[in-house]
Amino acid sequence: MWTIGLYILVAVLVIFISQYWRNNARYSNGVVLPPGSMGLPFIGETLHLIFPSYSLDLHPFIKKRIQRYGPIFRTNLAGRPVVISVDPEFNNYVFAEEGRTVELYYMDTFSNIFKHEGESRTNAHGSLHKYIRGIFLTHFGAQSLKNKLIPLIEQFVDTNLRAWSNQSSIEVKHEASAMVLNFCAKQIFGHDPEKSSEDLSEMYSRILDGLMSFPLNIPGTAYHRCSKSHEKATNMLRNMLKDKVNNSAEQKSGGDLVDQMIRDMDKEKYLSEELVVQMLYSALFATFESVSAVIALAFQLLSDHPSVLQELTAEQDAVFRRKKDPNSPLTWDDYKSMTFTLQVINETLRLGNVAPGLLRKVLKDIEVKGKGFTIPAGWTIMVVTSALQMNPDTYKNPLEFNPWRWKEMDSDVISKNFSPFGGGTRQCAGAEFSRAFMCIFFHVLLTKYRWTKIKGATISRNPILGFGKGIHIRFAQQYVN
Ligand code: HEM
Repeated sequence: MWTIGLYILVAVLVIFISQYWRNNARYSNGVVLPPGSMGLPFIGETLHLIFPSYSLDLHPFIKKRIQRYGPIFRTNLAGRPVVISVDPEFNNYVFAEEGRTVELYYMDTFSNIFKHEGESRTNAHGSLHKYIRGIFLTHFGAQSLKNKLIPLIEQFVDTNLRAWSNQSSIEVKHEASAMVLNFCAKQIFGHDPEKSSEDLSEMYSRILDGLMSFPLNIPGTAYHRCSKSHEKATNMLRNMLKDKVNNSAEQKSGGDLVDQMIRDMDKEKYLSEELVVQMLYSALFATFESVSAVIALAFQLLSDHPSVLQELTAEQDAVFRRKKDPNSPLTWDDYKSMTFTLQVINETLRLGNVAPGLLRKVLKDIEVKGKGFTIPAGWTIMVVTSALQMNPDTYKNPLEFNPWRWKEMDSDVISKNFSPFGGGTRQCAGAEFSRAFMCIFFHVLLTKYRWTKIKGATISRNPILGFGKGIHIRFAQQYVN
């Protein structure tokens, strides 16, 4: 009996090993591949990457492989051949190649949720990308901040902080996500959470949970809930767009981002209603997770570093005292004078590394200069810019939270070694807005409220930054005589 068992075991092993070799041969297609391992059949090395690490450092999956294979290595994630690069020169090359040999891509789980195929694909390069980028910069860029957004952000943050201070404590990451999403949704399509029957923030929260789960679409799974919320959110956006299209005939200028898109639909033929819906859906996602993660991490770091909090508070008090009228709104010049606050934000962005890998799909074989290997068409490249942000040659004691380090740093060194908002033509269109939002948030918080940490978070990376059971903070209004 045991010999039959042994035969079965050997047969399974032979199938397993031959499949493994076939996999690697299939991947290479006659070219020399970057060094690395494709891991196990089907799952590749996925489990190593999503295994949480409890440090702000670069994920051990990437760190170990850099030591073993160098700055560009191959792997298999979720059944897809992937090349991971921490090589700054090659990363810049990849950014510059957008639309030629590579294009924006988010793994299969993401691609099903963010439309990356067909006519309403949102990752297209060329005039559509230019248009989407332009309209975002018009509504969220420096000029818009100067002309109207700064006092609106100040008021919105104050309203949220007042509501938070009416509760015994709040989980800051969750509430900050809703705050930023609701503010941006208001600018994008006039969303009013008080009047809406749908909780946009809850929908995006479920979508995010599902994206980080196994893509098994059966009732009860996180992925199923994510798909349902995706459907709900896109339906809500479709209905909103239909209402606006029906009511916007007489509006010739002004309004929100969607009003402008509706006016542009006549001259920009690629702007179908479905594309606008998919674009809005992805844009809201960009606003949901990013700023809130940095704000949440800042609370954790500030509560552990009282000297930083002290200098930050002093700077915000000085900004407040410089105002001629204490009730006058903040201005662009006030925001630009918050030097130390911006250093705290840079340091939190550096350590938080909230976009740990930017993905591109290879459209044509790429021969990597001076390395003797080729990345075949169809593969995915994961550009990891954050390795530079942990380089001890540039950032002494890189794991230390030290905002003062930015005082002495040369702008040229910063531009080459700090890119939390990505690079090239796809660099974040919300970067200035995000910095301004966070500065204004800390201004309102530190000049009008007090806060106490009730319970800190267990910070993790999988490789996305995680906050375990959250950061629980009690807020209270300051009463000034
Ligand atoms: C701390 C906050 C944020 C971080 C760290 C961040 C990071 C990034 C990164 C790394 C990219 C490039 C993605 C790639 O190359 O694959 C990106 C793109 C983008 N982000 Fe952000 N983002 C933040 C906040 C925001 C906000 C608040 C908005 C909207 C108001 C926004 C809008 C966009 C848009 C529209 C793009 C696409 C740009 C293009 O394709 O030309 N981001 N962001």
